[in-house]
Amino acid sequence: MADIEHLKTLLRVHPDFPKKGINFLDIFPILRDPVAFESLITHLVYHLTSQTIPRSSSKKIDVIVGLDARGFLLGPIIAMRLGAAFVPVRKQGKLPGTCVTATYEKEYGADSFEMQEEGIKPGQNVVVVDDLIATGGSAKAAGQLVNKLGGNVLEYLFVIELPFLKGTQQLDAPVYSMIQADD
Ligand SMILES: O=P(O)(O)OC[C@H]1O[C@H](OP(=O)(O)OP(=O)(O)O)[C@H](O)[C@@H]1O
Ligand SMILES: Nc1ncnc2[nH]cnc12
Repeated sequence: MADIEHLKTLLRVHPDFPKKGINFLDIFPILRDPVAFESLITHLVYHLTSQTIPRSSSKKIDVIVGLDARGFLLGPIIAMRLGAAFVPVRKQGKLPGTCVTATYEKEYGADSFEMQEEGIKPGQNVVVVDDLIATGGSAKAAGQLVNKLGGNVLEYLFVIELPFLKGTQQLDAPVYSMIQADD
């Protein structure tokens, strides 16, 4: 099981990136450390499969949705370990075929997300995965795309939460974040 305090020590803060006034929290040092990365993934998978979570024990997770781009580093591994599908949410203009679109604001700008219409079937149970929640704008938009396709968001799952930005208040399903970063 992950030593959360140890993982926290690996995170790096980059002041004024990508804009002045933003303290950018970098998860890549965790991915550079194979033992730390393995324990991170094991912790997240255990969280999703543990019988101590009534929601997880009663409803099968059909789809892991990962957010462009850092959610792609976690989502497919988690999906494979669960035996679930992986579906990407991408920045606009990157996905072929018919897509649904949602525009949103995040901590350092505005953007649009897309998901392929065939990615989720009505009634499927979905967990939305990303590295970090700041204002919650990105995750909220991803949830809207899932809902547009008739999917059911069981949970939003993050490695890092910035609690002072209150992003979790934007979301309409339970939220789990491993690490709460100070402001
Ligand atoms: O809670 P919010 O304020 O919406 O911010 C969180 C989002 O911002 C970052 O992604 P970014 O758009 O920078 O994309 P990247 O992963 O491609 O760097 C991060 O990975 C989240 O997806
Ligand atoms: N402060 C931050 N650090 C890393 N990624 C982010 N995405 C939005 N805000 C961020």
